[in-house]
Amino acid sequence: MEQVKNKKILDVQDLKVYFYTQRGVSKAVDGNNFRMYENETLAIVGESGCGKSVTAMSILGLVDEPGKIVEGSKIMYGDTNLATVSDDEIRKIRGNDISMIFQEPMTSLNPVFTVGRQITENILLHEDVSKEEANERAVKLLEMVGIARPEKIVTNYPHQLSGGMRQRVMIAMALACNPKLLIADEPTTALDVTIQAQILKLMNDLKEKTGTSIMLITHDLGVVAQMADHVNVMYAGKVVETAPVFEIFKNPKHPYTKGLMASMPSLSTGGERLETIEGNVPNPINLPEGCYFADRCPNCMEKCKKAQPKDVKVASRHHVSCFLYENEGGND
Ligand SMILES: Nc1ncnc2c1ncn2[C@@H]1O[C@H](COP(=O)(O)OP(=O)(O)OP(=O)(O)O)[C@@H](O)[C@H]1O
Repeated sequence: MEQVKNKKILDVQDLKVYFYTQRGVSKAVDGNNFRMYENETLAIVGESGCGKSVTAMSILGLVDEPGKIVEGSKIMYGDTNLATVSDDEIRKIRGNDISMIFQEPMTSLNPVFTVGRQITENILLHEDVSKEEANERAVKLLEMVGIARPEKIVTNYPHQLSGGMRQRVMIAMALACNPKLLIADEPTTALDVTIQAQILKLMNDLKEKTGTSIMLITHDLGVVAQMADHVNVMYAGKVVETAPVFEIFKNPKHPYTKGLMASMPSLSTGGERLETIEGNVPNPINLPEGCYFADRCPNCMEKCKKAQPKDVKVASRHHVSCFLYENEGGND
């Protein structure tokens, strides 16, 4: 089935983010390529330490010392390369065009200001509207994210709210300026299952209503199945497979993707023993010469240990970097 393409909103080309540590150069993200489209949710999956969060932080201009976006990296948002814009410019884009929700709401909520003040300040920072109008918008936003008695809640401080309410407030804040792109890094991991379902539904509804693109970073393939249109599988700083969500589940290609599928608890049926991928993600300071997955791969061949596989197109919008497929498809 051919997916209808929406308008492209982000085009990431050869993104490299390195951390220059005392122990050496840690290649946290090392040559990422992907695109995002309007009204689509892109899930980024992969084991811990594969560079998912660093990818997100680089889009928001939040990579701090000793980290650096390496020269030549492109994060094209329209005609703007977010990898090279000034701090002033990225500040205008962040919270306005592109905003982020984190796993832990207290990372982005300020404990000493009321919820209302935090939302209105974000609006006033980016838009030329009166305080009254910003206040009205704050109440409406809280209502939109499913908070009852929003007029009361705007006067509350974050600590007076439950975890689920704080998460909703953070989403309201992130949506205050109608972002074109919402980045959600494990947004529901810390919440109980019922609240998690509500928050995910909320994000889905908002995408349908406003056309916002969502980048969803998650460990949970159940969440991926429910939310994503497209999936990037990351391994050791690279996207090793990218495909529409139904392709990833029905027709995974990369041995790593297959391994993830077999090891994710949310896909298992009660009590069955899960397979795990033996071994560990390689140290990003000391990456091997060949395919980074070679020493854990059940299909490893001689050449996998000597060279890096190239990206191969195996179907529409389905690409994989693995020597098993080097004679298939094209590489556009
Ligand atoms: N400040 C830092 N200094 C040095 N290395 C860092 C720093 N921040 C991240 N890294 C390294 O970058 C790599 C990628 O980390 P990242 O947080 O993006 O992984 P992740 O896939 O999001 O993992 P998780 O699922 O656990 O959040 C890791 O090897 C990590 O050690």
